[in-house]
Amino acid sequence: MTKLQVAIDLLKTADAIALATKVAPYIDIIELGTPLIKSEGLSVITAMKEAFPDKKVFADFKTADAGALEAEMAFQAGADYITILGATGDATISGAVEAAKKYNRAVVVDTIGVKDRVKRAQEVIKLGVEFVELHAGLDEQADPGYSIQVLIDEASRAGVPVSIAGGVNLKSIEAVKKSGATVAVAGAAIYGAEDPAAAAKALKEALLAD
Ligand SMILES: O=C(CO)[C@H](O)[C@H](O)COP(=O)(O)O
Repeated sequence: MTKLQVAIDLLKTADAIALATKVAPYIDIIELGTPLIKSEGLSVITAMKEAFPDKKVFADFKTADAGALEAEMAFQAGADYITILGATGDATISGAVEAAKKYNRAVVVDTIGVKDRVKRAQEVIKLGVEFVELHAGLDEQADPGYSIQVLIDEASRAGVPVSIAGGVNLKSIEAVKKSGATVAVAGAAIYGAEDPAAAAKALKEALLAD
């Protein structure tokens, strides 16, 4: 079953926890967005894990160097997952994977900015990462003509565990599920909704439907 991950691209810990409180019943993974971590520091990770010990907390570091060190920082703060950029070298990813083994946590590779996302996903999965995020970031999504269908097609042919991030919403969730993605990541479709709990519930129900 495809899991649901909420990407919290807010800037304050209190706002992030308030949102997570509303949507937690429908969510498997709580992602702390890169701007949130830059704004609040590692303390937001600790606060979220303490508030939701039964949820997986995903620290979207988008690390480009010093993978082992940054992974240790994230895991010590309470993160279950850290993202490392797929565009970086294998040594950075492997360093983070070694740290993940030590803490019994996991590494996700984010393919933002990678030209051939499927090829890189197939390469980095061999390094021991848990899954690979097929990701069109907020700037790429703003390009005229952007369609999440590109990511959905890539997920269908990747042959390795992937998540899809970049415009997941109620319109696309069915196709995301059918692509075989391990995780569907929804940010604006939840935190930007008038009723985030209803939005998360609808996405979860779509993933659970036959
Ligand atoms: O990591 C991110 C940006 O770098 C976003 O959280 C991710 O792209 C989800 O975005 P959306 O709001 O389109 O669901």
